[in-house]
Amino acid sequence: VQTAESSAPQVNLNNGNSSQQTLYQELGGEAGLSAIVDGLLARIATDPRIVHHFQETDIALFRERAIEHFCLVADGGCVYHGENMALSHQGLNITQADFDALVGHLIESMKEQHIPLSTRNALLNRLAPMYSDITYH
Ligand code: HEM
Repeated sequence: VQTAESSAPQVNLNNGNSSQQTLYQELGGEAGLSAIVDGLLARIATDPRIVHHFQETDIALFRERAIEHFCLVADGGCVYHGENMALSHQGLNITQADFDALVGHLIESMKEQHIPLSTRNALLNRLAPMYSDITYH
């Protein structure tokens, strides 16, 4: 015996905004974050405003720590092996302009990886409260 399909047409409400993805997944997971950090590093390396801050830095190690840190911040569940933001930026005399320059590079790097505006802003919102730990001390 065949039964007629009598219920209302199904509407798929899960059109992106209501997905259960973590921010980490929206950023492309490990591969996506690695590409974002590589793009960030490439931009820092050619920016005379801020590159001097990284003269003494082991860039390979910084790259790993930055990926882990973004992963943690984006609910990716990574273990972060670095120092907290206050300690790791202590004595670097990072100004508001330095901070804005780096964040600008992060935005451009995310754009290059085709990360949508809402996802970019979600990450920036989580980084913004770190401002006072990173600058001027
Ligand atoms: C949202 C902004 C920022 C975030 C999330 C961030 C994150 C990090 C992380 C995770 C580390 C690794 C710490 C460790 O290995 O223990 C680090 C180190 C470092 N950061 Fe930042 N940072 C930010 C802004 C800046 C800015 C604006 C500058 C300078 C222009 C800067 C300069 C440095 C330097 C030079 C190091 C390496 C210090 C060393 O060699 O030990 N950071 N940062």
